[in-house]
This record gives sequence, C-alpha cells and structure tokens, in this order.
Amino acid sequence: MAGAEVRRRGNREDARQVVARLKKTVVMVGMMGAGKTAVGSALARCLNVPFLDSDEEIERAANRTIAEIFARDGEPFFREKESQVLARLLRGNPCVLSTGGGAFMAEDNRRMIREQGVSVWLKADLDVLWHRVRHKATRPLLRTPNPRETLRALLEARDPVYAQADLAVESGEGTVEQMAVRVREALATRPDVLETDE
Ligand SMILES: Nc1ncnc2c1ncn2[C@@H]1O[C@H](COP(=O)(O)OP(=O)(O)OP(=O)(O)O)[C@@H](O)[C@H]1O
Ligand SMILES: O=C(O)C1=C[C@@H](O)[C@@H](O)[C@H](O)C1
Ligand SMILES: [Mg+2]
Repeated sequence: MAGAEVRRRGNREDARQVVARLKKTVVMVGMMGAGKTAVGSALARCLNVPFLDSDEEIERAANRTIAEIFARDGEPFFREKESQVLARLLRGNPCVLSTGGGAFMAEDNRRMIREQGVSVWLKADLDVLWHRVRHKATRPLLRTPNPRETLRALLEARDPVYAQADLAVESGEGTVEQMAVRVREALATRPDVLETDE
C-alpha cells in the first residue's frame, strides 16, 4: 500500500504544518464524545491525508441517520453495516479513520484494525464525555431514562477493551488542535506508522 506524503515547512508548533509520511491508516477509537471525529479530522488536516468517519460513511451508504437506522433496523443491523464499512475503508490508502464508539468492541473489527492499521484510543473520563454529549440527541444508545448512568456503564464496560489499542492519548484538557498534535506526537514514536522530520 502506497504511503501518503506531504512536504510543508513552517512553525513546528502549528498543527497544520508538518513534514510527514503516513504508512498505515490511523484508526481513532474511544467512547462517544471522546473527540474521534473532531480530533481525527484535525489530525488528517495536519498530516495532509484524507479523513474518513465510519459513522458518516454508514449514514451516506444508507441515506439515513444512525438514529434512524437504530430505530428501524436495530443495533445488530447497524453493527453489521459498521463492520462492512470498516473493512472497506481499511482497504484504502493510508488515511485517518474515525470510528463509532462501539466499533472497537467486536473482536473481528479489532483484528481487522490491528492487521491493517494502527489504533489510537482517545481517553476521556465520564465528566468530560458527559459534558460533550449531553446536549445532542443524535446518539441512540443514550436515549434512556438516565443517559449519564448509561454513559457511565458503557465507559466501565468498554475501557478495558479500548485499552487494547496500540496507542492511547488523553482527551481531557486542551483544544481539538492540541489533541491532534498530541496524537501526531504519539504516532511519531512509531516509525512503522509515521515518518516525520521532527
Ligand atoms: N478536545 C476537545 N475540546 C473541546 N471540545 C471537544 C474536544 N474534543 C471533542 N470536542 C467536542 O465534543 C463533541 C463530541 O466530539 P466528537 O463528535 O468528535 O466525538 P466522537 O468521539 O466522534 O463521538 P461519537 O463516537 O459519538 O462519534 C463535539 O462537539 C466536539 O467538537
Ligand atoms: O458508542 C456507540 O456504540 C456509538 C457511538 C456513535 O459513534 C455511533 O456509532 C452510534 O451512535 C453508536
Ligand atoms: Mg464521531
């Protein structure tokens, strides 16, 4: 698989300016609200590689929102589509690929990601996650009588699985751009994934 290359010069503190060559797809994993979409998109800009989001691809292919898919066809159908979309996106050239919060839970998905990409867990605690997701009704799993408790239980069940990711980056303090720089720095510790001039 050919690597994606970028040649840019400038201030090394600036998330948008880096000389880098991405050799594997960077797969962002973690809870809803961790910032996979926001930080993944900023990271892709910073590395000058394409950005893909499995939730968006599922919605595009179905021409329906995730909430609509859950309501009409149920979660198992959504998970099947999610695995198919992941398999397809992982076959492409190296990019930043943000997943949905549950995508890393399936063993088959983890195996695909391990074999074809590098996983980055964006880690955040319950208060941070709740603050970010509480005003949005777009996440069907949180449509419960006590969504904060639902989020807490999901976090408790999922954190040990996210911990199997190749790299982990704290996603609490700092802006989206600062998180993207942190992820880039974590990736730079893996020359099999990212070559930089830094
Ligand atoms: N570091 C950050 N600082 C401030 N706001 C953030 C940060 N990271 C993410 N956000 C905001 O939190 C919200 C949720 O982020 P985002 O949609 O990227 O999460 P996600 O991990 O993709 O969730 P999902 O699994 O539901 O797709 C967005 O409004 C985003 O802009
Ligand atoms: O955490 C989850 O299981 C989900 C997170 C979102 O990204 C969507 O993929 C969907 O709402 C399910
Ligand atoms: Mg997202």
